Amino acid sequence: MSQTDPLLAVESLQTAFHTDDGTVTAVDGIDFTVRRGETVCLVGESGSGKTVACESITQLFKRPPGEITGGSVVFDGIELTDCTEDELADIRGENISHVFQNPQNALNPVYTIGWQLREAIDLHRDLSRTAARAEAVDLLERVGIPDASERLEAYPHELSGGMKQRVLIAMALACEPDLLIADEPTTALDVTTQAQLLELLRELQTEFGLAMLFVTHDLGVVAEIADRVVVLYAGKVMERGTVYDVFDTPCHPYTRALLECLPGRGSLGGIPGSLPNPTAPPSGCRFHDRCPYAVDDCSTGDQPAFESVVGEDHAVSCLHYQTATKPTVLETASESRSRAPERTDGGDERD
Ligand SMILES: Nc1ncnc2c1ncn2[C@@H]1O[C@H](COP(=O)(O)OP(=O)(O)OP(=O)(O)O)[C@@H](O)[C@H]1O
Ligand code: NI
Repeated sequence: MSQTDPLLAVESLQTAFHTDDGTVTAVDGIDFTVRRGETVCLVGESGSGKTVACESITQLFKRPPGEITGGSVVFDGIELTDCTEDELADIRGENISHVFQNPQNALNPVYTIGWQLREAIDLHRDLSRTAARAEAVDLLERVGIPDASERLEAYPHELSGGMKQRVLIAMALACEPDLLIADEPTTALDVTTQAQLLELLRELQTEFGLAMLFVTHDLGVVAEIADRVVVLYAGKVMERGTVYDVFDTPCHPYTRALLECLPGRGSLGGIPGSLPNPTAPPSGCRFHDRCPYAVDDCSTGDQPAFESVVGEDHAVSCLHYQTATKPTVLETASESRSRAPERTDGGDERD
């Protein structure tokens, strides 16, 4: 393992859920890498496989019904798909931390913040009670919690959503991970708290040299924090590249449609049509029936092979990406969107 190897290399990863309605291959042969110290964002509409991709790294999903059915996940030279549950648990406790969308459910309501933080610290370090308490205070201060030592005695319900998420970030950092996997960590919070937490994550990343795999619906957030972007659709990668390349020269019509939804909305939504049935995905390009540019070839065979585009690691899976980058695609997409009924997302919990 050399320093230039990626910290995390995901190759041809396939994860399926066996349900009463059939097998859902939620992630269907995806490739991406995360290098040391960088932030990679997974983006795509709801149901595209972002969470399952994240959960597949250390196999956090329930098994069964979930199962990795193919591919490899190499973290720091270790093949995680070959690890036992105990080995994976160790990796989660020591090298790879997770932060989830909803801080309400992630803290135990019956224990104090201090107790839960000390548990997280005890998992990986052999410290005296006093030293663990000092470490807990230090972590809370680092994540910007005022009056940290008093806060140790607080119960989760006494904290706002934003403060809870800070506590969870502190717990995630307790093991000094190399990789932080954050699945929509700010989505449930109000805009101001969201901005503060993103700033915090960026600072911590520099301070701790953390690599981050970050999931979000919000391309505004991506523009702020990503080094590289992976665009997922119906369990497949459609495009990947640096944030500059993907935003400045998006090549896949799906990426372009996502970007079209950006102004003033702060979240995705509004692409006409919906994701295909996950138990019976279409052949060819999975976006073909929603793509204003699709031709017959797009609906047959396998997913189009990835083509390199000018720009570091910029690649796209589209038969017609060159022609598709003409502005007519955007015009067509926005015209048809203006005819589509308004999508109501709703349900976002506020801080
Ligand atoms: N436990 C499960 N059992 C069956 N299907 C599942 C399970 N978990 C996820 N899926 C399916 O896998 C697909 C991808 O889901 P996933 O949660 O990864 O999407 P997502 O991109 O994270 O969406 P969102 O933005 O809404 O969080 C969906 O079709 C979903 O229904
Ligand atoms: Ni998700």
